[in-house]
Amino acid sequence: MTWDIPLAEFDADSAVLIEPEPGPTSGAIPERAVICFFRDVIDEVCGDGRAEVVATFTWEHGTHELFSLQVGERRVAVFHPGVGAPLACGLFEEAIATGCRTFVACGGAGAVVPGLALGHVVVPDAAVRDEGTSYHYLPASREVSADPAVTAVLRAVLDERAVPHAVGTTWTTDAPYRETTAKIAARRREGCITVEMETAAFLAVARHRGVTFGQYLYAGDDVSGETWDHRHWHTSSARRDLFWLAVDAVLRLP
Ligand SMILES: O=P(O)(O)O[C@H]1O[C@H](CO)[C@@H](O)[C@H]1O
Ligand SMILES: O=c1cc[nH]c(=O)[nH]1
Repeated sequence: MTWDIPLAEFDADSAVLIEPEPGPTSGAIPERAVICFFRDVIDEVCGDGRAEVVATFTWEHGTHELFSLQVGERRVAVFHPGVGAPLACGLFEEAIATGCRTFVACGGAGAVVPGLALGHVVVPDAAVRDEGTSYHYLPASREVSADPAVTAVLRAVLDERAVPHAVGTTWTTDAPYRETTAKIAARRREGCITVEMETAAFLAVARHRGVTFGQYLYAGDDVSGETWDHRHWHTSSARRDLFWLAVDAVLRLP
């Protein structure tokens, strides 16, 4: 079956009118960046002058600071990508335009399979493209895969610290309030272990721009059962741990 839908009209050839521009900068831009979905962790680690603001990205809802965080002898950029693939990728594009080249994202996800305890770490090695943004960066396909070399580094960081983790496909959706029981079951059958809203699009942008990208997720809420189990996932201490794992990994990537 072929559907005549606009998202299938990938255009690799003609020019774009709007190129992402660097945000106004006020210091050296670290080449390595952590994209952190946890505002509470960013505030704790970078807030009140604990990290330098070196660029600012402005969208209609407000600003996103690009922090430069001192980690030992090195510096890592940190920014919050908002929520949802369009905004997250708009900010990803601007961070690339500003000078960052190597990225590790850390975020939460719903557990699609039973047995993923709250806080369990997941390394997505592929994502089902059930969102729209990735179709503007790569020709239509069902999945996009992560770079295996990047996934290997992310796993090595976890292995060295004896952090139990799962590796697998994540389902990237645009519509968390349309995760129906039938769709959840179908995605589980096709191999998805988590659901979130940005990974497929991040992978597509990274491939299009030729930058290095990997992601850590933690199992948050549980959508594997008959009813939704919230599990108070936004308060999990896994978030802070995941951030520091992402810092470690981004500094390890070649
Ligand atoms: O906890 P984060 O990483 O924001 O992840 C998930 O939660 C948000 C939706 O509630 C989306 O961003 C989705 O990817
Ligand atoms: O997109 C998301 C994120 C977390 N949990 C879900 O069920 N969906």
